[in-house]
Order: sequence, then structure tokens, then C-alpha cells
Amino acid sequence: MYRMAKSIVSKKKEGKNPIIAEIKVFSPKHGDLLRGRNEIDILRIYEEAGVAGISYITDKRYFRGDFNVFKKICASTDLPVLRKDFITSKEEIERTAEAEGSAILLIGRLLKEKTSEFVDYALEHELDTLVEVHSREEMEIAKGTNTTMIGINNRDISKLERDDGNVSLTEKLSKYLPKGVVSVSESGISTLEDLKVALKYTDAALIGTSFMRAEDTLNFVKSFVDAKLY
Ligand SMILES: O=P(O)(O)OC[C@@H](O)[C@@H](O)c1c[nH]c2ccccc12
Repeated sequence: MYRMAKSIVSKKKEGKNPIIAEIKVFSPKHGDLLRGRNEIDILRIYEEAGVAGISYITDKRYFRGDFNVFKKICASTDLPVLRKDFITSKEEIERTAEAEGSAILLIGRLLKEKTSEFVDYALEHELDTLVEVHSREEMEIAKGTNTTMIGINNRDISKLERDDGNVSLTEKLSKYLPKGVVSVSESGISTLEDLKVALKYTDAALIGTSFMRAEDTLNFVKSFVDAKLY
């Protein structure tokens, strides 16, 4: 297993809730999320809260991401960093590895029959792969690959957050997850109740908006990492 998957498994062993915390600067639904803060300030808060890994969206068009910020985040932390973007070229996989990223998001719906070769190419570059699915059909695409991780996106990414996805999709799709793959519930997780459902059916939760909108980010994120859910 690679660094992101390993970090999730070891957090679980420590009795902590494995959380991938997203440094999300902007969302089509809520607008500006950074609120004048610096991405590295958010990174330090997430580190102190004890998260398993970091996620950063490099997409510029809809999420106002910046690849140079991704590089800076990777250079500034020992935590594994996931690059989220609408990846459609192998050059982008190479750039992610060159930037010292630990994992890369590959969207099954976008890559379709190319998903498997993109996964293998990323694995050859020592990257964990998070193949993201939103349906049973996309889950079958993911199962046909060598991916180290599968993410169930509770939202339909093509709707750019205009839909109100919730963790019920994780419950519905998790029964089709293959063995031996680290699973992640993504999006729409804003309460400990949501987290309880997410971690009942998957190994980790990926959270962005609710962390970025919290008034007391450190204690809010800590409450998610440390909550005794069961
Ligand atoms: O902000 P939320 O609801 O906690 O969701 C985080 C993350 O799952 C979401 O930003 C995301 C999931 N898949 C993506 C693909 C591209 C851009 C963003 C995403």
C-alpha cells in the first residue's frame, strides 16, 4: 500500500477516525471558503487536529485551485496529499508525482474504459489512486482496475455541488466495494452523525466544506478525528 492508504489504515489502528481533510478554497455552491486565510494556515490546523491526509483541488475553472499551491502544500507537510482534479491526461499524473503528491483522484465517469490504464500509470509513479464513483456502473469500472482506493462521492460531480448529496449513497454503494481496497466516503459530511454513517460503511471520510466553514476549525476537525462513534 502507498502512503495515503497506509495512513488511513494506521489511523484506524490508533483508534482515531481516518479523515482526509480538504483545503478547499472555493466551491460553486458556497463561494469563497478561504475567507482571507492562507492555505498553509489551514494545513497546519489540519495537521494539529490529527487528520490522516490532505486533499487539495487543483481545478482552476470551477474550484479556483492552483497547481503551484498544490506543490507548496506537498513541500510543507509530511502528511500524504491527494490531488483532486478532472484528470484526463497522463502528463497530469507525471506532474502530480513530480510535485511530490501522494495520491491522485481519477474519476471513473470521466475516464471510463481508460480508468484502468490511468490507474496503472499512476501506480507506476508511486501514487495512490482514488478512483471516484457515484453509481453502481462506475463502481464496476473501479473494480476492473488495480486501484489502491475507491471513493464514493455522495454528490454527482457533474452537477458541481448543486445537488444535495448525502451519505445515504455511501450506504447504498458500499455493499459493492471489492475486498482489499481502501474505501473513502466523500462529500456532504458535515455532522458527527454523517461521519458515523460514512465510517460504518467505508474506511475513511473526505471532508472539505464543513471544515472550511467552521468558526473554530481546529476544535471542529479534532471533534471529527477523536469522536467515539461506536
Ligand atoms: O466539500 P465537501 O462536501 O466536504 O466535499 C469534499 C470533496 O469530496 C469534494 O470537493 C469533491 C469530491 N470529488 C471532487 C472532484 C473534483 C472537485 C471536488 C471534488
